[in-house]
Amino acid sequence: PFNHMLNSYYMDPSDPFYEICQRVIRDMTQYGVCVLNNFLGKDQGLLVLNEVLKMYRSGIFTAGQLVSSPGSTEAQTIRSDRITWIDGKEPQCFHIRQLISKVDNIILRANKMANNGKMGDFVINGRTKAMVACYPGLGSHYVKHVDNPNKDGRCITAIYYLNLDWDVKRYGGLLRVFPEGTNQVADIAPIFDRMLFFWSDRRNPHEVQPAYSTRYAITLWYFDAHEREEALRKYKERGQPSSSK
Ligand SMILES: Cn1c(O)c(C(=O)NCC(=O)O)c(=O)c2ccccc21
Ligand SMILES: [Mn+2]
Repeated sequence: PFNHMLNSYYMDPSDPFYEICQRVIRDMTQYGVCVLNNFLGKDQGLLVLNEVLKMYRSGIFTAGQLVSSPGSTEAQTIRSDRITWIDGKEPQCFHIRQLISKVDNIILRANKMANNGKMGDFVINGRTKAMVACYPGLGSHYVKHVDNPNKDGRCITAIYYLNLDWDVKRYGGLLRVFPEGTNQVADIAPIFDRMLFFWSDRRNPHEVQPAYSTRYAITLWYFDAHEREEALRKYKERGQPSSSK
């Protein structure tokens, strides 16, 4: 036990993030999924939401793929998710940048606090830009998938939801996670100021069920140092585009 203490990064329990990091480590280790509610608090959450709404109105989001289910008519073709990538340094993204740095702090400290400075055997040393996504409603959804099925380096998916008064019974838009090795599913409502973490690999296939109101989220993917280095090495060898930014 003593050398275990030596290895693990001792964080001062009075540190504001101490409780949250303990919670993240425990849930990620036990379930591979972690939900934190009231992550920023209402005021800060609203400031982030307003920045996203302004961005959305400015038209910088992609048009979103046209998704038509087989045999559907033109009218049934719906627009799927619309996204834009930001690094948070853009003007008008001050509060989004503060959100990102809070998530960075928690992930990096939790990683250090976990035994031997590893959380789930990953050493986290970087992340993608932030992907801001909007499902325009009208049944827009995202089919069941794994974020990182082939070791592109991404180990943790972090999603921040921005949807005030979201009622799954009326608006759908549920995130359903199908954790590997169990028939249990995890249904996560995309409610305002909710932060979600889950392992990005094959342990967590998930889908976004059809949404009937506009559904906003901000996603960050954190890299494992070794897996990312390997992925980039292979990418250089084969000259194939490595996924995600
Ligand atoms: C828009 N959108 C996504 O919403 C999810 C995803 O899994 N979202 C889960 C959620 O919003 O609850 C994705 O994983 C995703 C991956 C690439 C491009 C866009 C993407
Ligand atoms: Mn996903």
